[in-house]
This record gives sequence, C-alpha cells and structure tokens, in this order.
Amino acid sequence: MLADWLEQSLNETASTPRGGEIPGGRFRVPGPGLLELTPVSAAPEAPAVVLSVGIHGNETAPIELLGASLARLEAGLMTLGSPVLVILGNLEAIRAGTRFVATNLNRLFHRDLADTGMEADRARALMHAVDAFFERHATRRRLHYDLHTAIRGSQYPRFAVEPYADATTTPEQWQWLAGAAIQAVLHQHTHSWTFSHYSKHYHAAQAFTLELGRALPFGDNGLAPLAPMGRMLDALLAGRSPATAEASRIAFFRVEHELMRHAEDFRLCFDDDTPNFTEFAPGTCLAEDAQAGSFTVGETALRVVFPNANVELGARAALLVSATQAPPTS
Ligand SMILES: O=C(O)CCC(=O)N[C@@H](CCC(=O)O)C(=O)O
Ligand SMILES: [Zn+2]
Repeated sequence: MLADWLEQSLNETASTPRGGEIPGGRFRVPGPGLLELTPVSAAPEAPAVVLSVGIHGNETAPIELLGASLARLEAGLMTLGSPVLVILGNLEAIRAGTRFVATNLNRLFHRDLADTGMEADRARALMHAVDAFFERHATRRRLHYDLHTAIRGSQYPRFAVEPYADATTTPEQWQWLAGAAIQAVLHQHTHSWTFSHYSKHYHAAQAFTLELGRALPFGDNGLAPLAPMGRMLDALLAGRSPATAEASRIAFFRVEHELMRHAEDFRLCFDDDTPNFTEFAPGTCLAEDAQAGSFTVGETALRVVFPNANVELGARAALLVSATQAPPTS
C-alpha cells in the first residue's frame, strides 16, 4: 500500500486508499503526493520528520530510495516510531521527467508568494501541509530532509546544503549526516526560499537539502552508495536515532558569491561537464553576461557548485564557494 502510494501518486487514474493501518501506526493521504504516517506510540524525544523527494521532477534516485524504505516499513521489517510526513514534490514534472514544468518549484517557498501557475500552487499546498504537520506535533523536535540529485558529477557526490536562517544546526546533525555518508556541507550565506529553507526559517526545524549523486531516469540509479542514507531513512521512520560518524569526515564550505543570470546572452566560461566543487584560480573568468558583464575570480580561489547557464533570467546560475572551518561539534 505505501510503496503503491508513490506509484499511484504519479498515476492520476489510480485510486489511492485515503488511509489505513501499517506496522506500528496508521497512514493517511491528505492530498496528492502527500503521505502522513502516525505512530500508535512514539517516544517523546522522537522528532516530527518531513521527508521530501521529487521537488525537481528528474531527480529520481531519492524517490526510489524512499520508496524502498516505505516498502520495508510496510513489510514489517520495522515499525513506525515517529510521526512522518512524506512528500512527493512536483508531480507533473516527475510525470514529464523534467526538472520543472513552468518554473523552478524550489525557489517558491515563501509565505508572501504572489506568483500564479502550477508550481506556485504546489508550493502553497506543500507549505500548508508542512505547517499543519508541525502544528499537529508542536511539542516535538522538527526535522526536514529534502532529497535531491545534482545535474553534474561532483568531487563530493553526496553533499548537504545548510539553509541560511536564525535557527542553528545542532552538532548531532553533522554526526547523523556523516553516518549517512554525506561527504560535504555547504553553508548558505543568505535566504534562498528553497523547501528546506522554509522549514528552517519558519519552523526552526533542523533542515537540509541533500544532494545524493546525479540526476538520472528511473531505473538507471545505482543506489549502492546511498545505502547508509537508506539506513538513516529507516531509522527516522522507526523513531530510532540514526547511525553516527565523526563530523570530521565531512568537508565544510561556505557560499561566497551567487552568480546570477541577467541576460539572454549569458555563458559560463568553463566546460558543461565541470564537476561540482571544481576550484578556479584567481583571475579566471567564470561567466559572461551581456547585462552584468563578466565575473572573474578575485584574490582567493573559488569552487563552483550547481553551475547551470540555462536557468531562467534573474535566477542563480552557480554558487561560488570556499572551504571553511567545521562548525562546533559539541
Ligand atoms: O545540480 C544542480 O545544478 C541543481 C541541483 C539542485 O536541484 N539543487 C538544489 C539546491 C537547493 C539549495 O540550495 O538548498 C536547487 O537548486 O534547488
Ligand atoms: Zn534538485
């Protein structure tokens, strides 16, 4: 039933049961692409967990990974121990196999959002679902992992983006992420209005965007490197503390600059297949924009993450980052 929920959410003609029993609790489908799991009993220290996948429609590995965890829960290999809201983000884009349909959903998670269109409506529905879920579990710690994959290869194939917000990340989170084989963390330098930023900014949740390898079609994902992440998802569903590892295993970076695309006539000055975290020396030209001019690396070398010359006008075409000290771990 739970594993079917993923498939049926993507198949508009199938009728998904609106609720039922699962090992250790109940499930409910409060809306399209939403699955709420409520345990019969949960330890007071078990967090309220939001797990989102498919915010970009062509990022399929997280959907398969989470589907496998839900199947294990349904098969009784574990019992539910935490309240969990599972979200399948951009349903139309997943059906189309594209990053988005009209605009990038992962820039729209803002309470003052005035945009119209499918993605804006979906952002409002998801914000409402998260608000209602955290409200229902107001006494619990809040956690949101938004699972993605990247367009390019990467010097660190699995990395986390830590959204910028007032709430601070607890040291335990770095140990959990290390235990789930996350290799690097990127601290955002400003508000980004992504889904993980939404939960951190408005709900003070521990929240991250997790990049889990490359964006590939369904069936083409090699999930073996994601096994530790799968075990973390299992632990969260079961209300157990995930496995930990030394945070010193993680390389930490901070965003120094956001390269924006302003003009139609815009190009990045390096190869399309340049992996994430590639370093460029001072004096290297990174972008040419007919409106904003060219961007050249200053006195300190910079690494490029998420380069994409084909973004919408006014959108981010790359993050430029540098290594930073590890945050306090206790
Ligand atoms: O590989 C790429 O260029 C994009 C991968 C992706 O979708 N990344 C997220 C990061 C969100 C964040 O900054 O927290 C995105 O661009 O939305
Ligand atoms: Zn993504």
